[in-house]
Amino acid sequence: MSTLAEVNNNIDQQEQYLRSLTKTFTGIEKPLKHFKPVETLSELISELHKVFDSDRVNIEYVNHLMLSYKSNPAEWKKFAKFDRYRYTRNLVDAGNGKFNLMILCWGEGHGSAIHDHADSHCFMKILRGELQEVRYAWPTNGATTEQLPTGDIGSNDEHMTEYDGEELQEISRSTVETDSVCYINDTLGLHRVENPSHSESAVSLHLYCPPFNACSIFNKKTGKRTSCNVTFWSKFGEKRDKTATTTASPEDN
Ligand SMILES: N[C@@H](CS(=O)O)C(=O)O
Ligand SMILES: [Fe+2]
Repeated sequence: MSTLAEVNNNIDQQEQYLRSLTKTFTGIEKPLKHFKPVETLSELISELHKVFDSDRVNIEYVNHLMLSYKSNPAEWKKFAKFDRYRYTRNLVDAGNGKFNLMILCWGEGHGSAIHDHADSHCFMKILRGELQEVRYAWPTNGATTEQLPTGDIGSNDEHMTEYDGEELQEISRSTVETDSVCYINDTLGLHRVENPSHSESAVSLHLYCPPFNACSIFNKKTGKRTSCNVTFWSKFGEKRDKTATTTASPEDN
């Protein structure tokens, strides 16, 4: 049996190692040939748990696992809960505190604000439909940070006061199709994601490691940075109990 101090020390070591990998890892495009593909969502989850049991996580293998899973709606539909107004974040697995696996549901035209990923790895796999990802370079000037009154990554327009900075530079724009995986971390830039369709919804599976519950959003015109909490619309297939929370979030509006 490990002591609590040993467990915490292991988490710290893994976290440090994972964060160091965000400086160099850029993602892989295809599953790795010498590794088995995963057949089901449960297999993906149990394989992820095995990988994250080690201090030295093989991040390429994590990418392989996300790529090799073939979307099967019967396996994920219980987590896919939509809201009329904004995209939702639905927790699938909390990864023993080492990663978060979640399903995001995007109604027609729903999108995120321009944001970073809190020094974590972000893998986004499309399970249904397609999403557009627009990437931006970090603002060149030191932007100020303030806490948003409501935790909300869905939109930032109403919170922006005057700020004298430069417009964010777009560095790429791509459409991510069903079963493809898009990878980003803070070294690679900022992004915003949108379901461009006016008739179809979209669903994506996101893996974040280490997990985070706050990130920053950025104003496109000025580069102004604002910190923002991120919350879950549902956890483990159950809609969050609204009476049990005091934190404001996208769905409260
Ligand atoms: N990173 C965003 C989703 S996306 O727009 O990449 C989130 O976790 O809510
Ligand atoms: Fe993102």
